[in-house]
Amino acid sequence: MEFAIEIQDLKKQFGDFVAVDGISFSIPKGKIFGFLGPNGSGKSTTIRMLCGVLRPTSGKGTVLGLDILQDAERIKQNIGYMSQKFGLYEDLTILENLQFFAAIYGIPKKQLSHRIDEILDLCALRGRENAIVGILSGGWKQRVALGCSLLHRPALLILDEPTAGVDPVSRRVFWEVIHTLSQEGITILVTTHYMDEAESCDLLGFIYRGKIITLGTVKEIMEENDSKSIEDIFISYVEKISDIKVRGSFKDMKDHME
Ligand SMILES: Nc1ncnc2c1ncn2[C@@H]1O[C@H](COP(=O)(O)OP(=O)(O)OP(=O)(O)O)[C@@H](O)[C@H]1O
Repeated sequence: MEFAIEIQDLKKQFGDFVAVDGISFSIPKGKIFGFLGPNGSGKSTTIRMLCGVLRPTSGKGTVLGLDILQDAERIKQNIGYMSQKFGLYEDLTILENLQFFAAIYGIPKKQLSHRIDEILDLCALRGRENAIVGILSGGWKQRVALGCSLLHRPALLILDEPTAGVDPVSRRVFWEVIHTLSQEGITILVTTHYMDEAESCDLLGFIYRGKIITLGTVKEIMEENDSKSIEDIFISYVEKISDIKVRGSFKDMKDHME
């Protein structure tokens, strides 16, 4: 099996604080990997190491066959990355934004109109090419941002909470695009706090306090834990490890308010 990402014992320490504590996983090419975990558990730090923008304290790994320690620059050029805070130009149209980012990626003029055409269809942007981005809804903006991150045809796409704050219909359209990309052979690593999104991933990895707590398909994780709720399973892990009663605290809060 060929892997788009393979990491072994990856660790990142900021001073005395260990943000990522020796994690290992492999993502086969073309799969959608849901990287889940509560706030502050180490997802973004891991992603920054995979993208070649943060040097690990220790451990090793490859991204698209490139060494994360030796080939950080080439990794940056070969992956697509999108976060919630993607910097679109609000005063420009959808088309102008795509043209602008295509120029940054150095896409040759000859290929430009064909490539932009593909993106308009792929990201469901057709028909509003000339709309100013500033007036678009959150869902449309996210799809424009996704389109910009795909212009250079990356084989790996990393999405950091791409649908945070987006309405349910737009989230569904966004995920249809993600599944189309995966069918075309693009590997996707995505973080999300929405469990319906998590359940549509091929593989899940749950990280807590810098450690991978569980890895596997949705079916495997459900069978292993004898539960049909991924959310309940993750909450149980957090309770077990931290001694915090998550469900109890909701109840306490409610009782307190009544
Ligand atoms: N540059 C840094 N210096 C010190 N601590 C950091 C630094 N970057 C991240 N951290 C800490 O590392 C921990 C993990 O942060 P990280 O951003 O990776 O979590 P996350 O899982 O992505 O959280 P979220 O879901 O909120 O984005 C946090 O406690 C954070 O404060």
